[in-house]
Amino acid sequence: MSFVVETEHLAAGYDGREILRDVSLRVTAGDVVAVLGANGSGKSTLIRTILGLVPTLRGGIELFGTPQKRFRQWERIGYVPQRLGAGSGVPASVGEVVASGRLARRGVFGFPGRTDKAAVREALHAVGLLDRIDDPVATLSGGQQQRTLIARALAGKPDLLVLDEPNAGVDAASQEAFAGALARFAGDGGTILLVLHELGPLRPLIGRAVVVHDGRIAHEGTPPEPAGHHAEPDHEHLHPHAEEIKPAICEWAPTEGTKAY
Ligand SMILES: Nc1ncnc2c1ncn2[C@@H]1O[C@H](COP(=O)(O)OP(=O)(O)OP(=O)(O)O)[C@@H](O)[C@H]1O
Repeated sequence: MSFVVETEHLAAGYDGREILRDVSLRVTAGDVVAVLGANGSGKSTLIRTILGLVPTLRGGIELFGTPQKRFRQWERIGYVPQRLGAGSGVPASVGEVVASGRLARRGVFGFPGRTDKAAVREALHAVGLLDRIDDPVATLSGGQQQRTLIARALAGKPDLLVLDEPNAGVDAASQEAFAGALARFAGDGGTILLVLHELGPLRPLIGRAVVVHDGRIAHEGTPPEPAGHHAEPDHEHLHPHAEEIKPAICEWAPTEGTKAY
């Protein structure tokens, strides 16, 4: 069986400084996987290494069953990095930014056709920004700009969406709109790998969470319960055998600094 993403004993870092030490992760088609962990634990490094943006020191990565070094179907992957950088100074309209997500599909020398335009409108509709299609990106709020980037990734009709903290600093309305767009993408069979600080409105969508700690996956399983659940004084009595059954799968106590709650 091939996976959408598979890493085997992956190690990666910057300038000889190892950040990821030993990460083995498998993402199956249709999975929605959240990467959690403390600040600086290496969450972004993990997804950026998977995408070939950070060099691998050891171990292997496969994308859609092909070793990453030989993988060429990048149009199958939509990537939303952590920040647009509102002050980029690029006077592009919302529609233009989203249309740039079609480049890999139509080829750099191809001109946008009806399919491209339809894909752009569909993606903007999905994130609730179709009415802003002609507005300069700079006039949008941070949350709306983030939604524009998500529309850009969706417009490319990817099979896999990779998102780095898409909700960071994003207003509640944008978070809800974004959760709806992701739910539709997942409902259509799309695969999602995303870094999150808080599960928030995305919680019902997340099928599996992996917690990165000290360059390794410390915990993996269904998403942790919302805040308060583990804090209940009689929690141990409610689940007396949870630790013995599957310590790292069903439940875990949050590690210090884990901001999944
Ligand atoms: N381009 C880079 N060059 C050098 N070091 C980097 C680079 N990017 C990240 N690092 C370092 O790698 C470590 C892990 O960073 P990373 O961004 O992967 O963590 P993270 O878990 O995503 O953190 P956060 O939650 O703060 O976004 C940090 O110590 C960071 O300073």
